[in-house]
Amino acid sequence: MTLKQVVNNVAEMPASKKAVVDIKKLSLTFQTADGPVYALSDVDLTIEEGDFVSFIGPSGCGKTTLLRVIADLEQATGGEISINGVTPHEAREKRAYGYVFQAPALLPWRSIERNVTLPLEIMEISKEERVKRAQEALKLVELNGFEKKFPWQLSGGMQQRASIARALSFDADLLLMDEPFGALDEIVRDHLNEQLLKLWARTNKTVAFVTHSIPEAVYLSSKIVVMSPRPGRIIDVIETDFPKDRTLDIRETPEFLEIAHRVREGLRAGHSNDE
Ligand SMILES: Nc1ncnc2c1ncn2[C@@H]1O[C@H](COP(=O)(O)OP(=O)(O)OP(=O)(O)O)[C@@H](O)[C@H]1O
Repeated sequence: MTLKQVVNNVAEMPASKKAVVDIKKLSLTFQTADGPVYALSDVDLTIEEGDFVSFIGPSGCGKTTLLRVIADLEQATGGEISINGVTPHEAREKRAYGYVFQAPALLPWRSIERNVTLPLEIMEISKEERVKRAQEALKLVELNGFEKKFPWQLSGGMQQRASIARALSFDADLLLMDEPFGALDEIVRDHLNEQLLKLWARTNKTVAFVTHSIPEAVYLSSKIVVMSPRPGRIIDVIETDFPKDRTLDIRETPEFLEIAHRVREGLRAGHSNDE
């Protein structure tokens, strides 16, 4: 091969993206009074900068546990994990991620704005800066104008958007979302999925997202991680190629249906391994 060919080949190679989450041979066993619970086993995964990664698998397979390990809320019992090249603990101290829980978990006695600014207060950020950041985060989830309302004055979908704004308020590049739309009806969920995609396209954040819904996983993700029943193992990683500004219509395309089929087959195969 000539030097020119080598140079051309290198030029055609996609620029390698930064690994935000790097997991090698990770396992986690909970010790309980009833004996060990093997929650995760032999998990290998890289989440790259700008990825939208969904985790899908049967109930109890360890999706939340994996997200909590990334967030330093649980400790792995085996293997390695790094977040932006440092330990989850160091990443947590650097506030490298925002975390959105299954339920909005807003404090009922605080206004929406003051719920969003809560982590910033804990970080001892000035009031002026807190309000500015809350405004920006609420705008990103299209809740500007609702700053002075209280959680009970908002619908379930709006409350969940407020909790996303709270996770966005300290502008971490990594967003960890644990089934944030699971409790919402399908129409609201579709709408929030569209908004979340827009937000992802606009901010280029890296997202790790837990879901039970195959269409939600396929619609949102650049990478779908299919997990087996407990102990959670990765049985398939599917990369999708949809543009970032995709609309809900893509759910009717053959490509979408093919990926959804592959996810379903993976979930089925995982179940039969367990029998
Ligand atoms: N602190 C804990 N102590 C003991 N067992 C635990 C603990 N946390 C989770 N588990 C167990 O670990 C397994 C994985 O739980 P996890 O919540 O991660 O699953 P999941 O895939 O997120 O489930 P779901 O889809 O129902 O939310 C479950 O069997 C759960 O009961």
